[in-house]
Order: sequence, then structure tokens, then C-alpha cells
Amino acid sequence: MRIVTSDQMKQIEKAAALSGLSYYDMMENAGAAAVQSILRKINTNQKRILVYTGKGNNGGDGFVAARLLCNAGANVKVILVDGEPRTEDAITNINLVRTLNIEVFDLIKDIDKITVLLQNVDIIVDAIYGTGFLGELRQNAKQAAQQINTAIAAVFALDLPSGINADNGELSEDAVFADFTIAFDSLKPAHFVYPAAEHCGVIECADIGIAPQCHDYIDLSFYHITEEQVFTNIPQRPVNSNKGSFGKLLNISSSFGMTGAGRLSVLGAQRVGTGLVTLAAPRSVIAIHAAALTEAVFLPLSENDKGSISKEAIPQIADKLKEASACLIGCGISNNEDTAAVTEFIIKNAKCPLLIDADGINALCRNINVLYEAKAPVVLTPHPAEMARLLGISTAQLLVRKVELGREFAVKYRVVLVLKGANTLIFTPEGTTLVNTTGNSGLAKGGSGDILAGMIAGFMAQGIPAEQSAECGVYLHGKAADLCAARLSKTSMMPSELLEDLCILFLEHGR
Ligand SMILES: NC(=O)C1=CN([C@@H]2O[C@H](COP(=O)(O)OP(=O)(O)OC[C@H]3O[C@@H](n4cnc5c(N)ncnc54)[C@H](OP(=O)(O)O)[C@@H]3O)[C@@H](O)[C@H]2O)[C@H](O)CC1
Ligand SMILES: [K+]
Repeated sequence: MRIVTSDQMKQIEKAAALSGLSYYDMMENAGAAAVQSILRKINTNQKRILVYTGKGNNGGDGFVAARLLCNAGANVKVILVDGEPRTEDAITNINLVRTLNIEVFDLIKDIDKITVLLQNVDIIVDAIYGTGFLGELRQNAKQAAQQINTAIAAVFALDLPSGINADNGELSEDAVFADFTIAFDSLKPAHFVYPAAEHCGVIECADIGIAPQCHDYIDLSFYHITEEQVFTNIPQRPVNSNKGSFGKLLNISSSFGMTGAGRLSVLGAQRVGTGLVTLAAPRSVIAIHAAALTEAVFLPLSENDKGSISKEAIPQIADKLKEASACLIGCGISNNEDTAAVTEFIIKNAKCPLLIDADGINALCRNINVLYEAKAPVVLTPHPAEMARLLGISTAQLLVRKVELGREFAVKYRVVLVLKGANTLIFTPEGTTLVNTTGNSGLAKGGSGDILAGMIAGFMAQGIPAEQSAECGVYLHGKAADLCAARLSKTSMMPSELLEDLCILFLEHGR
């Protein structure tokens, strides 16, 4: 699955044009592919179809679709949202529309007629804007999008629902909600990034005749995580191996009242095959953990009067850190001066890969620049509220610009950033973005994040590089949750139960 930015799409189209496929032909193929997609779902004969068109090439695709739908027996009307088209191929195509029995209306001048048409419409084609859209919908387009969003009709968006930035999924107010989106040639980041992805409905990617070699020189920066890639990252377990072959994870988690987080992170690491997991936790909660975690070992730490790790524990941790092949800090450690000091110490001193989760991330808010002092790869796994806190902005501000903000952060602080949510995004220090599409709303419960942190840290402990560990953890956590929801329901499944389904996935892949 190829995901390209709008600039990269332009380069691909240019390469296609140089190889002999004209822009006009690409537009014809795009419109035709959209019509084929509609015809596969709906018998359009005698159906009332409104095609909303902008003045760029997305509008041009709409004119092609209008002509072909009319030829297929539909009752088609075209609505010009921004007046007459401006690009050469779109102008050619509206002229072809005008040779047929298709009425063309102007959104503003013909508003009364359009209001009547909207009372009885079966299908709407959204060809207002595609990859050329930026910013907020202007007045006309906003009005058109409101008409589309309130009509009772099946909405097909060409390339993208109008009002969405293709490269990062930034949404304009009133952006079109489509039931189906037909993406042309390649998918765009916006098709994956929530909440924009929700506007796309069911997405199809249509071939518009561009030869495979036209994509060869594109330096992709946005990837979809696949199961094949995940299992390429996870080596087979050698026959002649022992627990030392699969790493030692030092997991600094848990505090009074939050022992579940510590326990689940240990289980996550164990279920991905880590050789040995040591849970370093406040002394007073060790007995609780020891009763529940038969296969783990424990490092009882000095604690403060709140029942969380105290800074007096730093020498004990430092000692154990020397033996670890990876370190996880943060699941349920609480957020106070002591835990912040311990987190800083770990970042500055760990020579093994480090994963910082939950309260470890909250601790970072006090001094984010400590990340520059890390000596080994660092993975951060915030949910949106934690990420917003790190950036000093509101969650709402983060969510509208999460791709750009996430990418900037990972590059600036040289960390692997796992921004959790529907379609979790992973940003690498090199500026690459990976998107994961496994998982479901059954994961939206306390404990899911602790399991994920444990899984990623467990892969890191086994020597899998930080970026690939994040990729494997996020994908398998979501996929196991999908299997778990299928047997227990999204509503009732408990995060800990997905660990059983994880076993099935490893079994299926002979691990
Ligand atoms: N290149 C090709 O030949 C092919 C392209 N295909 C399709 O074309 C679009 C991309 O076409 P492009 O013309 O580059 O851009 P759009 O039509 O998506 O959008 C351009 C128009 O959008 C207006 N715009 C931009 N931002 C806003 C905004 N915030 N509010 C209102 N209007 C906006 C812009 O107006 P300006 O006044 O700002 O210039 C343009 O009018 C691609 O997605 C495909 O669908 C074919 O697939 C094949 C070949
Ligand atoms: K569109």
C-alpha cells in the first residue's frame, strides 16, 4: 500500500506524463475509475445524481464522472461551487459535459433550484477539492459541503473528501463526510489520520493508468505497517537458546494504588518472548506483584510517603540498569518530584534502549531538554493528552495538527514517538511516519497502554531496534485486540485478555 503526499503525487503524475500518459488521460481514467466504483455498488440507471465540482483538476475528474454517469443512464446535474473551471483539462471536460443532456448550475446563482434538487437526490459526487486543498473551506465551499453533509444520499468523494489537507489530515470546519472515497493512484496520509479518516468512509484506491515505474523515484516518508513487515522484524527463536538469549528488561513501574499498570506491563513484555523481566517497584507493593507474576523477578525499591519510588532508590536502580538490555519506565509510577528525578536519572544514564510511558512522560514535562542527554535510543508512548502536555498545548490543538507536531517532535528530540489513538502513528527521528490500522475501541480502557509499553519494551530487550520494536508492538497489540474483540466483544473485552490472542498470532507465524 503506497502512501504519498500531494507533492509526491504531482511528481508521479509528471513522470507518467513524460512516459506518454497525458494529464488529460489521467483525468479521464480517474473519472472512469470513480464511476466504475459507483456502479459496483449502486445501479445508477435513472438515479438522481448531483456532482459538486471545484475549479481545479478534482473538479475536472467530476466532469468526467458526470459525463460517464449520464452515459450509464443516470439523471446527472453538475453544480459549480467556485464558478467556471480554471485548468485546461477541466475546461475541456466541462465543455464535453455541456454537449450532453446535463444541466450545469452555479452554487450561488442557482441556489433555489439546488435546494429543490437536494430534496430528492440519490447520489452525490464530491469533486470540489482533492490534493490541492489547503486551510479552511471558503464561504462557497463551506455552503456546498453543508449541503452535501445534510442531504440524504450516498456520498462518493473523489480522491479525498473536500476540506481535508491530503498531507496531514488537517480538517476544515464543515469538511465533507463521504460514505465512499475513491483515491487515485496512491493513498494519501489523510486517508489514515483520524479524525480525517472518519470523513472518508470506505476507501478504495483506483488505478488511473500510471505505470509502476513512475513511482520508483519517490522517496516515501509515510508507511502503513503490515503483518509481513512485523514478522520480518521478529527473528525465529534459535533452538539452542536460553533466557539470556532473549534479553533482560528492567521495568520500573507501579506505585501504591497503581499496581495493575506494573503487572500488565510485565505481562506484555513476557508475552512477546522477553527472556527475563525484572519489575522494580516500591517495596510495599512487591508482595502484591509477587503473588500475581510468577515468572518475573523483583527489585524492591525505597519509597516515599506516597507509596511511590523515592529518589533514594536511584543507586539500586543504577546497579540493575547495568545488566539490562532495555529499560521501561513509567507505567503507574505516579507523578511527583521523586519519580521525576528517577526518570531524569534513567534518561541520562541508561546505555540500553529506553521506553518512557505514562507518568514517565508526565515527569518529562518538567524538563523536556533532558531528552538531549539520552545516551541510547528512546521511545515515548504518549496518548494525546500526555503528548499535548509535553508540548504545552491543549489536546484539541494537538489533534488538529498531530502529524506535523509529532514529526517535528521526533526529529527535534531524536526519539521514536508512538502517538496512541485510533490508527496510532509512529514518528521516527529521521522524519518518517508509520501508521497502524489494527486495533479497535475495545482498547479504550485502562490497562491497554501498559500492555503496549511492555510489549514494545520487550521487543527492544530482545535486541530489535527501537523503531521496529514500536512497529511490532503497536501492530500486534492492535491485531490481538481485534481477535479478542471478535470473541469477547469490544465492550466486554479486558485489555489483559488480548494477551491470549497474541499467542495465536505468534502461533500462526510459527514463532
Ligand atoms: N494533475 C492532474 O492532471 C490530475 C489530477 N487529478 C485530480 O486533481 C486533483 C488535484 O488537482 P489540483 O488542481 O491540483 O487541486 P484541487 O482541484 O484538489 O484543488 C485546487 C483548487 O482548490 C482551491 N482551494 C484550495 N484551498 C482552498 C480553500 N481553503 N478554500 C477554497 N478553495 C480552495 C484552489 O483555489 P485557489 O483560489 O486557492 O487557487 C483551486 O481551485 C487530485 O486530487 C485529483 O483528484 C486526477 O486524478 C488525475 C490527474
Ligand atoms: K473531493
